[in-house]
Amino acid sequence: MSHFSRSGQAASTDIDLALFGALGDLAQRKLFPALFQLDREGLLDPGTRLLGLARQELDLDGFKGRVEKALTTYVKAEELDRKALTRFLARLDYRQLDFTRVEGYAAIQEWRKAGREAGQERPMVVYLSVAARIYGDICRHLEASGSLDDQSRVVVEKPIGYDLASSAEINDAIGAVFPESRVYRIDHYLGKETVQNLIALRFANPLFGTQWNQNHISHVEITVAEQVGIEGRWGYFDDAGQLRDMVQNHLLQLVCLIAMDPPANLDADAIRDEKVKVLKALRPFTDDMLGRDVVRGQYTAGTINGKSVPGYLEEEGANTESHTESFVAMKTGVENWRWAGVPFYLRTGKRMPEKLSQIIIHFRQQPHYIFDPDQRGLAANKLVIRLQPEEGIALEVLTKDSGLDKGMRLRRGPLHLDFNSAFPKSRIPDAYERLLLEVMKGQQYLFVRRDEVEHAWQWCDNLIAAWADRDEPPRRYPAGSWGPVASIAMITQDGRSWYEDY
Ligand SMILES: NC(=O)C1=CN([C@@H]2O[C@H](COP(=O)(O)OP(=O)(O)OC[C@H]3O[C@@H](n4cnc5c(N)ncnc54)[C@H](OP(=O)(O)O)[C@@H]3O)[C@@H](O)[C@H]2O)C=CC1
Ligand SMILES: O=C1O[C@H](COP(=O)(O)O)[C@@H](O)[C@H](O)[C@H]1O
Repeated sequence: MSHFSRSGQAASTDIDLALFGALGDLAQRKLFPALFQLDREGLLDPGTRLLGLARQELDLDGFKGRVEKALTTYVKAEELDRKALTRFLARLDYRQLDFTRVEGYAAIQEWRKAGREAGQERPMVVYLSVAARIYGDICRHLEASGSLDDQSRVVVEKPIGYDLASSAEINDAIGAVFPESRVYRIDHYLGKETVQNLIALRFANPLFGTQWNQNHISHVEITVAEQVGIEGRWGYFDDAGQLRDMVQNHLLQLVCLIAMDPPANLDADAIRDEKVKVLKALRPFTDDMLGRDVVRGQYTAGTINGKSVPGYLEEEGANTESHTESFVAMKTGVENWRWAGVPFYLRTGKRMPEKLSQIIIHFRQQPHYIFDPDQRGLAANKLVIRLQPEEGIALEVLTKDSGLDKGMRLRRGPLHLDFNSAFPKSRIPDAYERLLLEVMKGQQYLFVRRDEVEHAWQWCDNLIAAWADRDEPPRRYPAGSWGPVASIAMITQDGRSWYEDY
C-alpha cells in the first residue's frame, strides 16, 4: 500500500524483518531501541519477527544479550519495562552470515520457511544497515537464494554513493532486484516530528499558505549544528565531508519541504514529485559565487561545555593533511516563481557550541513603517521551526510593550508551540521509530525516491567540482564556535545575520 493514512490509523505491521548489520553502530544505537519502543507502544503486530544478521559467530542467547545491552544503554531506564523487554527479545533470531557470499543466504530462506510452516505468511522487510557499497551484492544474493517474493521490501541507509555516478550504480543494483515501489531510502530527518509538521504547518494552515512566497518572505535560514565531532568515523567521514554527509541529504530535504509547491494529495509520489521540482530549481554554483556565497570550514582544537576537544586533524585515525570540510555555509536559491530573489542561507557543522537544528522563515517588513525609527530592526515576523534539541514552532510577533511610560514602544515575543509542554502526555518518538513503522505499513511518503537522491547529487557534484578546481584549504574554526568568521561575513554582506534568539 503506498497511500498515506490521513487518519493515522494503523495498517498492518505484521512482517518478517531481516536486519543486515545487526551488531553495527546504527542497529544497536538506533534501530533496536526504535523497534523496542514500537513494541512497547503496542505498535508491533504480535506475529512480527526480527532476524539479526552479522558476521560474528554468536548463539541466539549471545545475540539477545547484545540487543538487551544496547537497549539498556540507549533506552531511558523508566521506559525499559521488563514485560515489554521479554516480549521484544522473544521476537529475535540470529544467523551468522558473510553478506558478500551467496552460500549462507539459505539461512534466510529457512527462517522464512519456519514462519510459513507455523502458518504465518507475511511480507519480508530487508533492512541494509551496512555500507552502501555492498547493497548490490546483498540484493543479488537475496534474489539468487530465492529469499524474496513480490511483497519483499528493502530499506537502505544514506549515503547512497559518493557522487551521482556511484549513486546511480548502487541504485541500478538495487533496482535490478526491487522495483522502486518497494525501495525505502532512509533520510532520518524525514522521520523527525517537526519535519513532518512542516507539511501540516504549510498545507493545513491558510495563514501560511497565502504568505509562503517571495512576496512575503525575505529569506530562509537553515542551521543544523552538531556538538559531536567525528565519533570514531574518520574513515567514512574524511572521504565524505559535511557537504556529502549532511547537505546532500538532510539539509536539501529540509529545503524541499520548505520550498515545494502544495502536492495534490498526500500520496508518496505526489509529495516526491514536488520535492524533485525544487531540487531541479536549485541555483547551481558558479565559480564567481564560491568565494562569496560558500564557506568551507574545518575545526581546530577548542572547548565545548568547558571540556577541551581535539581538532579535526587530531581526531583518532586522522590524516594530518586532510582538507575535508567539517563545516559548510552557503547562500543558495530556488529559481522559480514562488522563490525568485529569496536567498536560502544554509549552514551545518560539527563541534559547534550546541546541538541545534532550526529553520527560520524571515517575513518581509511592512511596506510603510510608523513606529519608533530606532526599533525598525525589530520590524519583521519570523517563523522559527525548531527540530532539535526541543521540537517546537514559534512565530515571532511584535506587540506593544506594556506600561504607562512605554508609549508605543514595540516588543518582540513568540507565539510559542513547544511540543513537549503543549502535548505533555505524548512522548516525541525518535525518527527511526516513525520510519520503521512506515516501512512496516508499506507507506513510502517519508522515504526518498531515486530521482531525488540523484538530483541532489547532481547539485552537490557541481559544487564539489568547483571546489576541486580551486583547491583551497578549508577555513579554520575553533571547536565550540559557530564556524569560520567568513560564514558570518557571508550573511552580513547582505545586511542580515544568523538568527540567535528562540
Ligand atoms: N551509524 C550512524 O549513526 C549512521 C549510519 N548510517 C548508515 O548506516 C549504515 C550502517 O552504518 P553503521 O552501523 O555505522 O556501520 P557499522 O560498520 O557499525 O555496522 C555495519 C555492520 O555490518 C557488518 N558487516 C559489514 N560487512 C559485512 C559482511 N560482508 N558480512 C557480514 N557483516 C558485515 C559489520 O560487521 P563487522 O563489524 O564485523 O565488520 C557491522 O556489524 C551505513 O550505510 C551508514 O552509512 C547513516 C546515518 C547514521
Ligand atoms: O546522517 C547523519 O546524521 C548525524 C546527525 O543526525 P542528528 O539526528 O543527530 O541531527 C550526523 O552526526 C552524521 O554525521 C550523519 O551521517
